Amino acid sequence: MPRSAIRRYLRLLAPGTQLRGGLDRILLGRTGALIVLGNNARVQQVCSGGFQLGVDCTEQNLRELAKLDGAIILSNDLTRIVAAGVHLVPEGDLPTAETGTRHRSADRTAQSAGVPVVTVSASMSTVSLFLGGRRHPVETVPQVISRANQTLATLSRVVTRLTDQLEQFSQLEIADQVTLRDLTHVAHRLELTRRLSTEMQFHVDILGVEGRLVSLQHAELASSFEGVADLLTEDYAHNLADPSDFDLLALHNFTPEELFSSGLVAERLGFGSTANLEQSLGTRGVRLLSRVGRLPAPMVTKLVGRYSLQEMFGASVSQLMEIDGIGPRRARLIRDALLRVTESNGGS
Ligand SMILES: Nc1ncnc2c1ncn2[C@@H]1O[C@H](COP(=O)(O)OP(=O)(O)OP(=O)(O)O)[C@@H](O)[C@H]1O
Repeated sequence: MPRSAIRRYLRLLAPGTQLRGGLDRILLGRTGALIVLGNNARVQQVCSGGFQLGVDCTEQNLRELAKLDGAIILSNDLTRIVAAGVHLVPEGDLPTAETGTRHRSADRTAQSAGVPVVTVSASMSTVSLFLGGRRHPVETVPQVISRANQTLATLSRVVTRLTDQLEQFSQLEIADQVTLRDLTHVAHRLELTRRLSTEMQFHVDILGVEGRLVSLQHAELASSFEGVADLLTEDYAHNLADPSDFDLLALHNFTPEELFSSGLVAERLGFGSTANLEQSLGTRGVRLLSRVGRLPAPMVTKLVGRYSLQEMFGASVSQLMEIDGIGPRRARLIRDALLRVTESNGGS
């Protein structure tokens, strides 16, 4: 069962949804529940008895119907309660490690009908999601918040290291000393940061309405590296014979071990398996000008279209004014931006 499917269902169980509200009420009432999240011909095959309903799936209805002995069946969009008090009779030879009858039935129903099944354990006060032959705990809000805070703290450290690394990289760019190895190091760190940020976003999603605060903190951290991948592509793709081969997204499915290999990262970025990691790379300077120099994108496009980064550093105001659409005021703005770039990186 793909991780994305499990995550999708955990999001549907996020605080703020009627379903989660109902599960919380059932937990408080200590009655327990067995809820099938979807209805199809295979679900019907394992259903026996019960009451056909067709009422809205509200917190209150779920709580009341969970008092009946048996399972609750929801519609596929989870907005309606199709039936309650249903006895589930899945095939008895499907493998399950569960011992209690509620949890065994949930596991086997999920396997045989191909839909997720949620249980609330009356004896253990836990909520579980069964899907694809596995049980996934549905954590409480304090548990997820604690995990989210740990992830935020790690992400904050990782973002600081990425920022430091990008600053060093900027210095190399200004001095025209970037090698392929340097680029792979930045790509590696950026990918690690992106992965942690995705993990953090998952915590935010499953926290639903309870995740507002951590969501704000996450957004602030993420804004510091958002767009960097695109800027690196703009700056370095031209080093390849075919710039469209430059692909930072290709690192998404690398294992952590593969990410640590500069050679493999260089190959995935499009430089080939025999690339010399010490080869020099040229930057177009888009990241430096827009991020560090804070120049608007259209001006950056004009500049990099006309001059190399090194030429820009040496250009006078009148030379900058030779570019179409750049008058004396803009030319001075650009000079100031170029000064900011060199000063912020301790360059000359
Ligand atoms: N096949 C089934 N179909 C519908 N409901 C079931 C089924 N099996 C168990 N249940 C429901 O689960 C309730 C609890 O059963 P049991 O205590 O054996 O399960 P359990 O897995 O130990 O759950 P808990 O942790 O809540 O005690 C039953 O009273 C019944 O309402």
